[in-house]
Amino acid sequence: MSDVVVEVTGLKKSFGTLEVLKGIDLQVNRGDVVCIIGPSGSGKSTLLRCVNLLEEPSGGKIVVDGAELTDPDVDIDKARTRIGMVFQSFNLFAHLNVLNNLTVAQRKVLKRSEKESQEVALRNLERVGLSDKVNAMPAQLSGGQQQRAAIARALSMDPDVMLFDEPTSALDPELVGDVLGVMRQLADEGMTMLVVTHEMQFAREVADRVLFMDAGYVVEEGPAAQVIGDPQHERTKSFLARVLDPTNQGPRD
Ligand SMILES: Nc1ncnc2c1ncn2[C@@H]1O[C@H](COP(=O)(O)OP(=O)(O)OP(=O)(O)O)[C@@H](O)[C@H]1O
Repeated sequence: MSDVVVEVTGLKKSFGTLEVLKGIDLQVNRGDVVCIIGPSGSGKSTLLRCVNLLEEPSGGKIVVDGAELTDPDVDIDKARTRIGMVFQSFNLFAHLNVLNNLTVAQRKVLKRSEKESQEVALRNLERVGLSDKVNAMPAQLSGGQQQRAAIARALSMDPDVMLFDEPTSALDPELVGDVLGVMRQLADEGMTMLVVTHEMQFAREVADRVLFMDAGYVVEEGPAAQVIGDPQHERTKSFLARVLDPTNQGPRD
């Protein structure tokens, strides 16, 4: 039986009267990359934010690495250390250099010593190709370097799963490739990843499974070759027709 890292069942989320997630089921197995695609406003970010409990679900169940996050008795802070998250932008603490960005949570949350947290940070900066930026301030880095540092920071907490919310959507086009390259490398290393993305080529090449979301539902899911290459649902087809051009570099939805 495969080892399930993230299991979401019947997840609902409303903001006031706006029902954003209408009953989402989702499973991510250890070592798998699951990509979520779909139109703007379909609830993709809200889903990730619920999985990380940055938003409180209105209903349903979320289990990460065996801990039921939606159980009021569970130690949420502890459970959340198992989840790394990289957002669209504004990931780094602006007042801390790169090294301290990577060590602060290790020391505070994981209670690692300064020496150990620095060793872990340096290892992860090397992993994302930023060994020469240890002492830089975030403002001195390009957007792509900042995102790679944010990935290294999340990795430094030894997460069981990494959540990515459109990590390249705020970047200049020439910086996108470096960040996607790091994500491909993590996938090759066997990292479990749940990725909201508009990068269809990345999803097609890297994802083990793709979910197409629309209006708060998972409309279609399956292997990338099926959902992106041969979609069955009309809504998936019309979304893909809008975002894909013949070279797979269509406009962002
Ligand atoms: N904190 C909030 N309060 C009220 N409404 C919200 C909040 N967060 C999200 N929403 C609404 O929920 C809906 C889904 O938003 P969400 O960001 O999850 O969509 P998305 O699929 O990630 O879109 P995009 O691709 O543009 O990022 C939108 O209508 C949005 O305005």
